[in-house]
Amino acid sequence: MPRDAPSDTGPFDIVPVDAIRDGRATDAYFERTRTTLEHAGKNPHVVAEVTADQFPTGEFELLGGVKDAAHLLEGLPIDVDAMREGRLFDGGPVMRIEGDYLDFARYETSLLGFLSHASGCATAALDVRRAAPDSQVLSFGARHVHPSIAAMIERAALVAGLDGISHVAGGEVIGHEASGTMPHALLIAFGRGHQEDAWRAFDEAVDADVPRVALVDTYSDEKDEAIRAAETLGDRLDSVRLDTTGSRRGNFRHIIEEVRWELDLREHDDAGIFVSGGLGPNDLRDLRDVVEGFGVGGYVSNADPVDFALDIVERDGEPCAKRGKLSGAKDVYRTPDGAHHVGLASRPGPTDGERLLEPLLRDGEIVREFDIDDAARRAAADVKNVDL
Ligand SMILES: O=P(O)(O)OC[C@H]1O[C@H](OP(=O)(O)OP(=O)(O)O)[C@H](O)[C@@H]1O
Repeated sequence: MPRDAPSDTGPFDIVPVDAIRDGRATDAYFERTRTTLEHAGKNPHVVAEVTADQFPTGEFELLGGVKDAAHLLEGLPIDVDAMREGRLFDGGPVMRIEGDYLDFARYETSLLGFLSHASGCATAALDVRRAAPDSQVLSFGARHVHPSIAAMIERAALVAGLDGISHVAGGEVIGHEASGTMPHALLIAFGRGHQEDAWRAFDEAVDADVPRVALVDTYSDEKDEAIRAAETLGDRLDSVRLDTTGSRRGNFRHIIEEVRWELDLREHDDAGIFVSGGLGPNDLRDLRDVVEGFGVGGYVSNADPVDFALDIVERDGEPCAKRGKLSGAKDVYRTPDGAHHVGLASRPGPTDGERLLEPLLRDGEIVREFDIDDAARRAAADVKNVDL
């Protein structure tokens, strides 16, 4: 491995891709471990598993990060089985690796990072999706996190079933076009009292397929600005967006209902209302009957990572897990009643159970496709099947 390979980090504090690929994106103690095992002439054949909870807890989480994990381990002389991206899990392994320990030891840090962070964001995004299943929900949260992980955030949002993303480069990475209309900065650029000029210029300037969503809370009251936006754009107005700042929000639901009333009164029944700004699942449940859509940011992008660990559970064919962890290679199953089961891979699982760990790599070769829409379909099906 090229230990001193030059890396293109630019001026940013970003760990370069080649350091992730070659295993330098690791904790130092794995390097000490390799030095010691090589010194001692040891390199046991092991089974290692990535697990959050050992047993089912009743709290399901949504698996993300599998594609990146697969590419991290690609080319190593190991076999890997894993659950599919977009499946719900609750206890037991989501991934099982078999190989000589030193062939993959240094990848543990990045492997856990890929799986933990993406699964945390995907799980939060699923909370949001389930809170407003029939509303349009867009991912707005990339601005809160390091730009190097924007694609991960947006992918997690889409896997959970959110309807769109905001980050342009993140979307390019995952093959999904970003959407968005106008920030307050656009209104401010035209000046206080000139909101009409901004909405009109936007309508004249942007492509016809961009929805005409007027931001209506910049300087004046939401009701007043919504009426003015409707009068300015007429039937061309698709929606108004209320991003009302917390200090002015008061009774947000009442403000929204008032805007709805005034738009309907002026025969703008077709104009939708879109809301954003610090929203989470409880807000979506409260407001979903009075708006058409939501922008949700920090609730998804700032989610805690899932607490995955990688543990060796078999060493040279013998059960060996440390205290607190379960020895032996395991499988996990989903039964028709929606329950999650953990059992030894060497023993039969539930007769009606679907085995959830499937081949991901065979002798280092990826043996699976990674499609975001397929993952989102799996998540939607699991949500129906599992008692969340
Ligand atoms: O609050 P979150 O759920 O994390 O979503 C992100 C928020 O960031 C933006 O607000 P901001 O006030 O920054 O918009 P502006 O830049 O147009 O003022 C956007 O309009 C959302 O409200």
